[in-house]
Amino acid sequence: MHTPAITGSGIFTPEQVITNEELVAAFNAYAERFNAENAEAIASGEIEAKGPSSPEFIHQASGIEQRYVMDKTGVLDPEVMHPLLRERSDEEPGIMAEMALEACGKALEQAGRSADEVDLVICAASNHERPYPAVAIEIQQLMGAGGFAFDMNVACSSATFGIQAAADMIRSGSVRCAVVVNPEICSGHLEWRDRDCHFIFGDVCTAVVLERTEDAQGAHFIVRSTRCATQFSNNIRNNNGFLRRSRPHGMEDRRDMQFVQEGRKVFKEVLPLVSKHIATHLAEEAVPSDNLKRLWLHQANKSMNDFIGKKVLGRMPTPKEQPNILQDYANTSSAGSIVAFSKYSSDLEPGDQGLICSFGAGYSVGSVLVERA
Ligand SMILES: CC(C)(COP(=O)(O)OP(=O)(O)OC[C@H]1O[C@@H](n2cnc3c(N)ncnc32)[C@H](O)[C@@H]1OP(=O)(O)O)[C@@H](O)C(=O)NCCC(=O)NCCSC(=O)CC(=O)O
Repeated sequence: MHTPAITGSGIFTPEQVITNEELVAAFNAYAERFNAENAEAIASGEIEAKGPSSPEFIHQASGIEQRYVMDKTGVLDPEVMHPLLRERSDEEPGIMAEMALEACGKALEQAGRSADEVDLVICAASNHERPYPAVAIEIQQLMGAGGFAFDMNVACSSATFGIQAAADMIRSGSVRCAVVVNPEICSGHLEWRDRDCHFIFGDVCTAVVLERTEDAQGAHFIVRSTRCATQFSNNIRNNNGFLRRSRPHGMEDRRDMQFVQEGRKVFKEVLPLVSKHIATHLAEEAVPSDNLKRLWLHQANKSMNDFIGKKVLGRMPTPKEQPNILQDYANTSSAGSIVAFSKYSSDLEPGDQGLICSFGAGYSVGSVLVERA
């Protein structure tokens, strides 16, 4: 048995930013237009008028100030309201693979490894741009990695579940150097025409390198243990899928073919699930919560993170103990906790312990207990 370690991490951040103010201006223009076009049906009570959004609501409800996206022109055009991405030929690298290459390159550089030393690539994300061939295999080929590669989807918990899968393969000896990469184009599955959620998501790609501890070239984090849990819920759902055209109304512009959530229910049900999951994980590892120097939590909502941090530590965590990146990136699904880890982990001292924890659709919860070597 080998002990796995995270030896490198990297982030690809898209160049384009949408501030709350820009987002709200576009949404409100869209809503006004919608209300004018449907004035009669609204007056007769057939359909509901669309209310305006506001930057103040967004910041107060979520803590989000801006988000990075792969394309802002379509999102901010009241006549489009979704990203506009260039169609690529089958011979060109896909957009997810392209984002992944930059994040993987940075992670491998930090680990002091070259791509040909990698023998496992897991592309773990909430959405993949096609069912097959696997995006992970495309990344493997473009990187020049060996071994094997596969795609995984556990929504917001894809990264932590991917880390558990890679760590287990390193423990057993079947893999020596793994990359878990999380290209999240959340702008593609967000319904930008719905004010209840139009502010929630952003795009990013993260990657981590996992190796045997004894192979680590420099500063690294020993993976002490991982825990994954799931519990079925319809409260975060997306009905888009390959059977869409086979269904009578499948091809219509339907709200349920994008991200849909019962935000308040998610808030109420996921908080106890996550708090208990972390408490159990720590108890089973005999790690008192006081020993945790850092919590890198899923980045969906600031008050949710404040609540979990308080529950885990028994007091309000300081911003240093529980760094948030959601004000800049918004919710980037599975990549959020890894962005926080990648940006805010290098200052930890040898022996310091911390916990990466993701949670979201499924429901799914994944935690990774790490220790600075
Ligand atoms: C979505 C929320 C930010 C919403 O905040 P609240 O619950 O405070 O707000 P709410 O939706 O009840 O709305 C309160 C009132 O404000 C109105 N309202 C809604 N949106 C508005 C907007 N943009 N501007 C102004 N007003 C708005 C509503 O109509 C309502 O009015 P009235 O009071 O008149 O009715 C929150 O519930 C939340 O974060 N929940 C958890 C979300 C989460 O973590 N989801 C996981 C995402 S999935 C994920 O992370 C990825 C994955 O798994 O892949």
